[in-house]
Amino acid sequence: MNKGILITFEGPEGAGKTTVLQHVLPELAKQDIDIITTREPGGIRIAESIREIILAPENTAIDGKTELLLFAAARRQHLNEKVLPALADGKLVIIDRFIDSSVAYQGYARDIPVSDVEMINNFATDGLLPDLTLYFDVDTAVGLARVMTGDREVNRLDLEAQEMHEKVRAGYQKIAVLHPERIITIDASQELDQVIADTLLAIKTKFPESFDGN
Ligand SMILES: Nc1ncnc2c1ncn2[C@@H]1O[C@H](COP(=O)(O)OP(=O)(O)OP(=O)(O)O)[C@@H](O)[C@H]1O
Ligand SMILES: Cc1cn([C@H]2C[C@H](O)[C@@H](COP(=O)(O)O)O2)c(=O)[nH]c1=O
Repeated sequence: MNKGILITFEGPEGAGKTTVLQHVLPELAKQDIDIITTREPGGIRIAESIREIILAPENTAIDGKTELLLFAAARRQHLNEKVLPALADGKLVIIDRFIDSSVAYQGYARDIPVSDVEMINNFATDGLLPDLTLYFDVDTAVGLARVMTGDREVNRLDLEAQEMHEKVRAGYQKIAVLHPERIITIDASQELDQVIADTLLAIKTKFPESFDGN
């Protein structure tokens, strides 16, 4: 039985998820609540190893279904080893990417039927859904330009055609419309300070009992 809170950050390449997460963390930590942050694929040794295989630029032979299964395998192990124990301890867990990444990238962008992506993920997660998902929406050209000029390594998926990135964004926008009870869209094209402020407001508004408005 989960007592904690699960929040996921989602969005196309360069939307600012990782940067915003680093900035909101100290603010959230001012409250009397234990927080852990983690990422997918990765977050634990085994899943980080799977990440290396999936994202290595030379691994162009990986097909869409293999990619889907590798992300799902990393997800299950990460949940079992890290996320579920933290939730059981009553912690707030924030994951940089989760199931909606698979639906947007492997489903809408790679053209694997979304129902298949959902079925594989349901199997991998035993149906676990986030309490809140923040979708960071940004024009794909803006996001990719940020990635290319930033200091993080460029991976195999960054190098996909612009058309695929457009499908990813359109996919996320559909997912957000389909799940308004869970997903809040943040305009990630704004100045970073405004994106951070919107993110904090969304979290504090959704969980007023955990954040007393400070
Ligand atoms: N609102 C913003 N305005 C301008 N630059 C930004 C903004 N948000 C993030 N950046 C910059 O964009 C780059 C990419 O940000 P970040 O790595 O946080 O994105 P991301 O969503 O985690 O990307 P990915 O999922 O592709 O790894 C970084 O150099 C970061 O400083
Ligand atoms: C979880 C997950 C991720 N992806 C993609 C999205 C990105 O291109 C990379 C992860 O890189 P990041 O710098 O950590 O954002 O993997 C995916 O296609 N499907 C997934 O389920």
